Amino acid sequence: MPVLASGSTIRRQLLNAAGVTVTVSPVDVDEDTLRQQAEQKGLSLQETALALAHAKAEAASPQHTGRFIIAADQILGLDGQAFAKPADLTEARTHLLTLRGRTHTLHTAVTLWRDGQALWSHSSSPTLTMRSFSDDFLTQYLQQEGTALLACVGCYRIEGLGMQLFESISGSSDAIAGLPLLPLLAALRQQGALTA
Ligand SMILES: Nc1nc2c(ncn2[C@@H]2O[C@H](COP(=O)(O)OP(=O)(O)OP(=O)(O)O)[C@@H](O)[C@H]2O)c(=O)[nH]1
Repeated sequence: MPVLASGSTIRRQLLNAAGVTVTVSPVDVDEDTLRQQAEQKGLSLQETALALAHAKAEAASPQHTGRFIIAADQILGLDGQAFAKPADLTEARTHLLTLRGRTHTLHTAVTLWRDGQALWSHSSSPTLTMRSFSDDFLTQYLQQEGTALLACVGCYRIEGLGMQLFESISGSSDAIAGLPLLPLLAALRQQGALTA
C-alpha cells in the first residue's frame, strides 16, 4: 500500500475514489522557508512546487522504508506572485477579490519516491479564469463554504461550489484539486504498485 505524505483530504479522496488505498502520513516541512530559498535560487513557481513535493517525500522516507511514497505541492501564481493558503476567511475574501476577473495558474507537482530515492515526478499548471462575480455572491459563497476554504490554496473547492467562481478552466479537475491523477496512476502501474 503506498504512503501519501500529505494532510490534504482531497488528495486522499481522489486516490481512494480511483481505487488506490493509501496510508496517510503527513509531514511537517517548513514550506515558507523552502519557498523563500527557492525564490533566492531563482526557481520558477513550478520548480518550487516540485522542490517542495520532493522535500515532503524525503521527510516521509525514514519511517516508510521499502514503501512507495506519494507527495505533492501546489502554489497559486498570479502574474508571477505566489499565494499561499489563507490564514482566515478575511484573507480568503482578500485573495478572491484579487483573483476576481483574472486568470491564475495552479502550479501543481507530484512525486513518487521509495527508499530515499525519487522514482518519478510530474508537474501540471492548470489555468483558471475567474468571472467578475458580485460582492453579494462573494459574501454568500464565503458564508456557505466557511473554514473549509482555509485548506484550499485558491480559496475554492473545484469539486463543489467553487465551480461557480469561474468563467473558464484549462486542466483536469484532479490537478486543480492538487493531485494530477492520470500521470500518477500510470507511474504506479509502471512501478508495479498497480496492476497494468
Ligand atoms: N478540496 C479542494 N482542495 C484544493 C483545491 N485546490 C487546491 N486545494 C488544496 O490546496 C492545498 C494546497 O496546499 P499544499 O501545500 O499543496 O498542500 P497542503 O494542504 O499543505 O498539504 P500537504 O500535502 O500535507 O502539504 C492542497 O491540500 C490541495 O488539495 C480544490 O479545488 N478543492
